[in-house]
Amino acid sequence: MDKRKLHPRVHWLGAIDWDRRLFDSLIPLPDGTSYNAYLVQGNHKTALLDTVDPAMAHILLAQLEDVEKIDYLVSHHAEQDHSGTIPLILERYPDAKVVTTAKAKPMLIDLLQIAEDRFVTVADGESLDLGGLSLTFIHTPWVHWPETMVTYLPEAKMLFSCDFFGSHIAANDLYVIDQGRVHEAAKRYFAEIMMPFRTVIEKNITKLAPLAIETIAPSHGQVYDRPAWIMDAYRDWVSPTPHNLVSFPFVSMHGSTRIMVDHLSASLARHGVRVELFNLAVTDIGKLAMSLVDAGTIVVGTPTVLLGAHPLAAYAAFLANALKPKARFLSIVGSYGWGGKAVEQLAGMIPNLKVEVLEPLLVKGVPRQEELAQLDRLAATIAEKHSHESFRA
Ligand SMILES: Cc1cc2nc3c(=O)[nH]c(=O)nc-3n(C[C@H](O)[C@H](O)[C@H](O)COP(=O)(O)O)c2cc1C
Repeated sequence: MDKRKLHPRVHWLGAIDWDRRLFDSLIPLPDGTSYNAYLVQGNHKTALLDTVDPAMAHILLAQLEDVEKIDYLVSHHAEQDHSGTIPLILERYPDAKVVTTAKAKPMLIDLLQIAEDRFVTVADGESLDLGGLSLTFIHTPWVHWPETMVTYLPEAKMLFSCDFFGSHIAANDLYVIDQGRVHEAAKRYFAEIMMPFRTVIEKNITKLAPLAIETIAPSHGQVYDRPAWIMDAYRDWVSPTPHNLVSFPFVSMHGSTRIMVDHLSASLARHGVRVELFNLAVTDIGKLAMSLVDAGTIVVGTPTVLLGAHPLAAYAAFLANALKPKARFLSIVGSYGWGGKAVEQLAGMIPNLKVEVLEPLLVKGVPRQEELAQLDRLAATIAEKHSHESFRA
């Protein structure tokens, strides 16, 4: 892929990774991803904003073949998918300086062994004059690590947001064409990367509010030339108000827990509560994470296995605890054969969740009529709880 023009003096550079299916050895990428870098050429100085994953360094180096001079290499985020090619760029441009936050500098030294004298650190709000164009650096901690910042180019009303507003999509279209598709990919990205830091991200969104932004150029996925909708989506995702939705991860080995899951979800639907089911034996864990962005209640369905929860249910609980979703209520349902501590074990795994635990229900073997009626009462309780709160529809 060649360089692509975003503005007379700004180009997209980078690599499109159509084949990648897993990120951080954890996150499914159904649509691949891209690593975006940007070249900003002022009258006197040239800046390269971020690099690419080192596996694709050759693509960026080829795109830079006709660029004689880079003065500044702006590093928004020390993670290697953006920073990993910095050493090769510094080698090619021996006078280039790495421009980054004081927090990122030691991280880049640790991760990439860059010499200390190659750095210029920038304070929050500081600007660099490139001649006719200027870069203003805005510190945005925890989007996605503690050292992260974004860059604003006022002359083009352009925000280079790095992971902020990013999405894992491989596409030839430079700009967002299919808003629905990008909404889904950006939500998946938010769920897995940003959700645990949603309160600080809300503050960072507020921090960006005074800027006139006509274009958002992130480091993954497509460029937003009409960015209002993605900023609105982020405001919804970070807001503390959940939706009238139950997120229901479950596992069942022989079908008893599954009967309970189907009965409870049908009952919830009759009460007007939306339910999303995730069979943990086959689900894309990213879909579960996306559901947790909105859910007012989480219900976990698990059989008892070796005296505890099924390992897949334990994994879902561990993940939910790490992602810190905004859900207000939680319950556990499932089947057992003779005894165990599945409920106590799962309940002990979610100290980060600020939830009221609604009466769990474990049944011996296949659920009977009376136990199905108990699930109906649980559905009624959830519906009532959701109607009392200021939940979104
Ligand atoms: C590998 C395995 C381990 C089990 N360990 C326990 C146990 O420790 N305690 C218990 O009460 N039941 C145990 N059971 C029985 C199941 O919990 C029981 O059959 C339950 O009804 C299965 O629910 P399901 O049909 O949703 O898979 C075990 C079953 C299997 C297959």
